[in-house]
Amino acid sequence: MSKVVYTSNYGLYTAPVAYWSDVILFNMAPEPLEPEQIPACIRENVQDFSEEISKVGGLMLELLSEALGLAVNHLKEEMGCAEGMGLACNYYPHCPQPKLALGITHHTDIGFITILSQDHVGGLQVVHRGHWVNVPPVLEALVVNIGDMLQLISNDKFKSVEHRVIVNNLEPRVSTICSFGNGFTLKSRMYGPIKELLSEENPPIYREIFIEEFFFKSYKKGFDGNSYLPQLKL
Ligand SMILES: O=C(O)CCC(=O)C(=O)O
Ligand SMILES: [Fe+2]
Repeated sequence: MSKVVYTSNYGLYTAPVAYWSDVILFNMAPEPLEPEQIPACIRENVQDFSEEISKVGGLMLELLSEALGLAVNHLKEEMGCAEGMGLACNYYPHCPQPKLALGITHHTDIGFITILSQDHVGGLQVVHRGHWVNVPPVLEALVVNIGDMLQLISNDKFKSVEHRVIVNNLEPRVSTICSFGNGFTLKSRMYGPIKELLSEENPPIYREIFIEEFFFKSYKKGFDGNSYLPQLKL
């Protein structure tokens, strides 16, 4: 996979509604990105931001390990959840017909966790009790989403969050997402429910799968609001 990806109106001819966004994505890890591959005007910001947000991601994974009753470094070190990191900068232009487009359609993130920062405009929504609910921007706050891979290895202790972005006809919106765990850039490895979490009362819900296969099948299926996880149910 290319280390720097530009996309615009992703899925224009295949998605049920137009994607109203321009995206630049940097695959920062596990292979380092040569600085020349980052546009000069944002190079320093991308490097600094990704360094700092990686620390936040590592800390989140430590807290999540503890929340699962595992050793503090289990998710980060044993499971390699912080090894692959992608940084996407999303720009959602103002849209003349916001009812006919979405910034990004109903989906769950595929990796382990995503850390998201958004500007003041708003537009991010999550499914809560069967309804779309706004996630209003809070100054200097980060949003942390659980992804499908974490749902898989935690054996449903953590659930990936269904979300989407709506657009508006007043002003453009900017967000940055930092996703940990990318099956296209990580080296091949099998993932399934963490053995330490399983018992007679808590049998595995899912079968194991290679991370690259999980990513490939999740992308191939498209962002239709359903994760690939049900296909792995035992
Ligand atoms: O822009 C946002 O707030 C979310 C973007 C998103 O969900 C994604 O890129 O996966
Ligand atoms: Fe997302």
